[in-house]
Amino acid sequence: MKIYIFPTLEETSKAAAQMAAELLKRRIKENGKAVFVAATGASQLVFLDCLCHQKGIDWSKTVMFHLDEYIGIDETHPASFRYYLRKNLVEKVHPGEVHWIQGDSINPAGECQRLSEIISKYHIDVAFVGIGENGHLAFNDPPADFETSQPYIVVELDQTCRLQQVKEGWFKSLDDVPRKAITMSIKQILTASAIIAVVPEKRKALAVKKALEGPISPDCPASILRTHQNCHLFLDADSSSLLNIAWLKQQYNIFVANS
Ligand SMILES: N[C@@H]1[C@@H](O)[C@H](O)[C@@H](COP(=O)(O)O)O[C@@H]1O
Repeated sequence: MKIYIFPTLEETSKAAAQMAAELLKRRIKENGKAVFVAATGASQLVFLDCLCHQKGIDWSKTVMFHLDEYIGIDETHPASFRYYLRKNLVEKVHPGEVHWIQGDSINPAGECQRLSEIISKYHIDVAFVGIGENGHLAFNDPPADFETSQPYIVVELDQTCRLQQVKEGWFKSLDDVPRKAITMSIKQILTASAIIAVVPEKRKALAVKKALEGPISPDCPASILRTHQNCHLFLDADSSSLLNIAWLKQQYNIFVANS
């Protein structure tokens, strides 16, 4: 894992977007197309905006998969991840192919099966992910399933995660937040050739510390990123504020930008 620490959310997001653009362009040049996975959440907004402004990406040659989605709300609901990704990415750059998770399908298990069959025909070149305040990766809340080989799975959302969605303003009350979701599984995320994790903001500091300094465990799902050979974690001063940098420098390749 490589860790990059920039002073601000904007600088962190811009650096991550530049790396993302280079990866996509290189893959399109080598292979004629690039397959990527897109994440959502408040923490991804500036990154996605920077990504949309990167020059020279032939988006028509990209294939997008969707990381996670609530079960039971339709794509016009403002908290739906399809709504978010349409507004913040797809309507701006128009990827050549988009494979949405239909979270309002009447048969969520069947929807997982449908998507799992599609994604098994592709190799993910790069996955863009965030980390939740509870340490989740996509909607794999703790304790996450590190073992399943099914690419998309149905999961129960934990109370911390659901409360977080209310705090961020996506839903009015806890009762409005769905209890289940469809998520890309941990193993499937780890099949990506590269992972770019964008994790800015003070509210993520504890999850980041646990993910990097604690044990690799389903109790902190994002800790699994440390096992990936080509994972790039982008932090800002706030999200890295609790880290023991001197100790981490002995374990990882860390780049700290000057303010
Ligand atoms: N399930 C989504 C993830 O796909 C996202 O990467 C993460 C960070 O989101 P946020 O920035 O809103 O904390 O949690 C969200 O709830």
